[in-house]
Amino acid sequence: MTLTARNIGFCYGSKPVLTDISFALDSGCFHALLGPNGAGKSTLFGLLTRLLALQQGGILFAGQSLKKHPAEAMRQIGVVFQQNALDLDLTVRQNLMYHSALHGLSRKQARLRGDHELERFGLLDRASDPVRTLNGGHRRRVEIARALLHQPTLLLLDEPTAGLDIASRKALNDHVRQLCADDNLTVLWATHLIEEVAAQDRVLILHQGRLLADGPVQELCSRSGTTTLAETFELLTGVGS
Ligand SMILES: Nc1ncnc2c1ncn2[C@@H]1O[C@H](COP(=O)(O)OP(=O)(O)OP(=O)(O)O)[C@@H](O)[C@H]1O
Repeated sequence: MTLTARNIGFCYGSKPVLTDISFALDSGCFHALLGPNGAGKSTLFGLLTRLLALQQGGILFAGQSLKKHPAEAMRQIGVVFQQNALDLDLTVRQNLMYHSALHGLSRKQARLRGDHELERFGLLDRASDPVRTLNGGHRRRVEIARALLHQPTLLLLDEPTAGLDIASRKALNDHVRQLCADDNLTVLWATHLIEEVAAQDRVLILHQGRLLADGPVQELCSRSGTTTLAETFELLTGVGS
């Protein structure tokens, strides 16, 4: 087990946005956090990454409180936020080198780690190109490569396919699944798109700040007497997929 959330609650001012959220991620598994716009996915990511201060409940990483041991936990976590956060005027490699430096890697290590990740993403030949010249799908790949430089065991991705076309969305989703399998990486992938969830995934359904279901796709379908995740989702949330 890697990350455990216990009874998380969060309000913006007086507006409750997350209520009593509890779940545990399984090591080496791909988890889809599925919820419509405004469900609270980004807020939950903000809490898991300590961008937002926890108001209620607790978050444990490898059994230790994220609040009490933030540095140890953050060393194990890689994050890809919803908004693109690369410097468009720097080259792909410069972006990676800068991020590696923030993690305390030497220049040599940074170059090796960066090139290794770029190779896995099929982007080594673009290393010297400014990020601005890359298409949206390739920019997202660079962001994921960057999130993996310090070799985290948990990768959090907040709607990483936002703004991409269907083919690029599928390629990115397939790629992260491959990483998950190759590196025994634990993945939490937030999305509002049911087609990004695969039959073998564990899915957490978030709606209006509440976790309505959590489990393997098959299990959720049989629990709700449906045959597809889309039907289960609609039944639970009242929102058509
Ligand atoms: N800084 C903020 N101040 C006040 N309300 C906010 C703030 N950020 C988000 N909200 C509200 O909190 C709720 C949850 O938003 P959040 O962005 O976490 O959801 P989401 O599932 O990530 O949605 P999306 O897919 O649209 O990003 C929404 O009603 C949103 O309007």
